[in-house]
Amino acid sequence: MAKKHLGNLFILSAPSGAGKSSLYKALLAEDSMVRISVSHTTRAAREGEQDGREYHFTNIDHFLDMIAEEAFFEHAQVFDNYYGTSKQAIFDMLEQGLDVILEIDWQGARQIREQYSDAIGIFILPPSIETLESRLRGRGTDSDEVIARRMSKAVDEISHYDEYDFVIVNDDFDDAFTQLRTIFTAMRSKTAVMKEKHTNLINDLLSL
Ligand SMILES: Nc1nc2c(ncn2[C@@H]2O[C@H](COP(=O)(O)OP(=O)(O)O)[C@@H](O)[C@H]2O)c(=O)[nH]1
Ligand SMILES: Nc1ncnc2c1ncn2[C@@H]1O[C@H](COP(=O)(O)OP(=O)(O)O)[C@@H](O)[C@H]1O
Repeated sequence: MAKKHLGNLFILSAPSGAGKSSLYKALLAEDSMVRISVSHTTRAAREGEQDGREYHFTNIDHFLDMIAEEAFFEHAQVFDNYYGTSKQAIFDMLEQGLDVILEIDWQGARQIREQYSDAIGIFILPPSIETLESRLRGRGTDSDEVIARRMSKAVDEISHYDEYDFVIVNDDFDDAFTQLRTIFTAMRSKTAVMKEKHTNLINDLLSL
């Protein structure tokens, strides 16, 4: 990569219903230095979702064209749909010093780590399987059949938790959010990041 990336790249994964969207939305609302990467997906929009906000909703032919053009940083099939992260927008934001969150599954997380070893992985766990199911039902967006499939996929997703740098149990929302915010704050003080951000200060101090 030619340019230096001042922002951090975060990967946020969790089984559906664990609360990752609620957590990252709370962070975006209070931290102007954080952005979410908007993925492409072939799944249908849910009520209340807007094209370009939650996802770029697209059809399978266009998605396959984007794969062929190597437009994706990573892509994966989750349930019966394709999901992918396009490259350019992310690198532009990192170069501007913004922290970028990728809300992707474990398959995508592996592809990102292979290409970008500085990516910081955070896995959100539900406090129990029963709570996970009741949160999915409470969200009211999925049929019984879809919920049953999400629950069977949940165990598969959770089995990859130890491939991540941090794990947060989302039981009490405020506690989980505090942990998430603390990780973001701490990562901004990494020596490599500070070295780039405060080059002039460090040069001044060393020239005494
Ligand atoms: N690999 C990959 N996974 C994604 C991407 N976008 C979303 N996902 C994952 O796809 C799964 C289903 O997402 P979605 O249909 O929005 O349902 P949700 O988990 O209930 O929000 C989740 O595990 C997401 O993390 C992406 O760009 N790449
Ligand atoms: N700590 C929590 N306590 C209670 N309900 C929660 C908590 N975190 C999230 N929820 C609720 O659970 C449901 C699923 O959360 P959501 O953020 O959509 O999960 P995900 O993005 O991981 O699929 C939503 O209705 C959300 O309001």
